[in-house]
Amino acid sequence: MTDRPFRSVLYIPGSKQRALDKAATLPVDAIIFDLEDAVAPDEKTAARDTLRAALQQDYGPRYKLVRVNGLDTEWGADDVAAFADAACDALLLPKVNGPDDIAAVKAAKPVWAMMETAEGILNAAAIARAAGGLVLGTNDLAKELGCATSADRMPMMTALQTCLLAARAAGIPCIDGVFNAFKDEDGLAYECKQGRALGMDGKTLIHPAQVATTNAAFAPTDEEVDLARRQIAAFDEAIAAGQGVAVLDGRIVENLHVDTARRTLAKLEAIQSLES
Ligand SMILES: CC(C)(COP(=O)(O)OP(=O)(O)OC[C@H]1O[C@@H](n2cnc3c(N)ncnc32)[C@H](O)[C@@H]1OP(=O)(O)O)[C@@H](O)C(=O)NCCC(=O)NCCSC(=O)C[C@H](O)C(=O)O
Ligand SMILES: [Mg+2]
Repeated sequence: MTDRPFRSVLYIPGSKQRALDKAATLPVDAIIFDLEDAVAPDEKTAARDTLRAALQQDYGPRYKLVRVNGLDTEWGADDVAAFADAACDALLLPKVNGPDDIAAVKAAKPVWAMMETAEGILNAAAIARAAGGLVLGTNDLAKELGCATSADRMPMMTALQTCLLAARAAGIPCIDGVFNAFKDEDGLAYECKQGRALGMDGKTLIHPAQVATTNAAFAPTDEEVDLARRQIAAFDEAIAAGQGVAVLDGRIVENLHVDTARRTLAKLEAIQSLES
C-alpha cells in the first residue's frame, strides 16, 4: 500500500507529439510513456528521440514511467540504454515472466512490471519483491489465457487477485488494466468500482476522456472521509476513558480500523497536495 496517489495512470504513445504535449495539462497522477504496443515497428527508433526530447518538458508532480520494449525484441536493449538516465521516475517492462527479467534491466531507477503473461502471474510474488510496482496488462492476459472478456472479469479474477496479493505482500502499488471502450463511461465506472473494491491503487487509461471518472472512483469519498474522522475521534475518546475499543454507529472500532482511517486521510491529503 502506498500513500502516493496512482488513481489515474495514462498511456501515451511515445511517438505522438500532440498527445505528449497534452499530457502535461491533464490531471492524471501518473503517465506511462509507451514505446511498446502503442508505437508501430517502423516508428520505434524515432519514438525514442521524440520521447527523450518530450521528457525535457515539465510534467509537474505526475509520476513518469517509460514502458520500454521487451529485452527479447530488437528494440528493448536500446530503449533501456536511452531511458536509464532520462528524466523519468521508473521504467516499465512488458510481459515480465519472472524476477530475472527485472534484474536484467540495468537502470539506476525502479523497474515496474507489466503482469500480463500466465508465467508472470504464477511468479507474481517473486516479481513483486523485485519490482517498483505492478501494472496489469489485461489485454495480453486475456489473449494468453484464451479467456472471455466479460464485464465482470470473472475469467481473470484469479490473476487480478494474485497480483494484488503479491503487491501488498511486497508493499508496492498495483495498478489495474485498461478499459478499451474509451467512449463507454458507464462501463469504465463499473470496472473502476470493481478495481477499487479489489484493492487496486488505480487504473491504467488510454484516453483523456477516462481521467475524471477514474480519479473520482479511486479517491476516498466524502462518506469515507467523514467515517474515518469520526472513527479516529471515537477511538481517541475511548482510549482517554481507559477503553481499548470504541463503538461507533453500532460497530466496534479497534486500532486496526484506526490505521485504515488514518490511511484514508493520508490518501486524501496526498491527492489534495497533488492537485494544489
Ligand atoms: C485511442 C486513441 C488512438 C484515440 O486517439 P484520437 O482519435 O486522437 O482521440 P481523440 O481525437 O479523441 O483525442 C482527443 C485529444 O486527446 C489527445 N489524446 C488522445 N489520446 C491521448 C492519450 N492517450 N494521452 C494524451 N492525449 C491523448 C489527442 O491528441 C487529442 O488532442 P488535441 O488534438 O490536442 O485535442 C488514442 O487515445 C491513443 O493512442 N491512446 C493510447 C493507446 C495506447 O497507448 N495503447 C497502448 C497501451 S494499452 C496496453 O497496451 C495495455 C497492456 O499492455 C495490455 O496488454 O492490456
Ligand atoms: Mg500488453
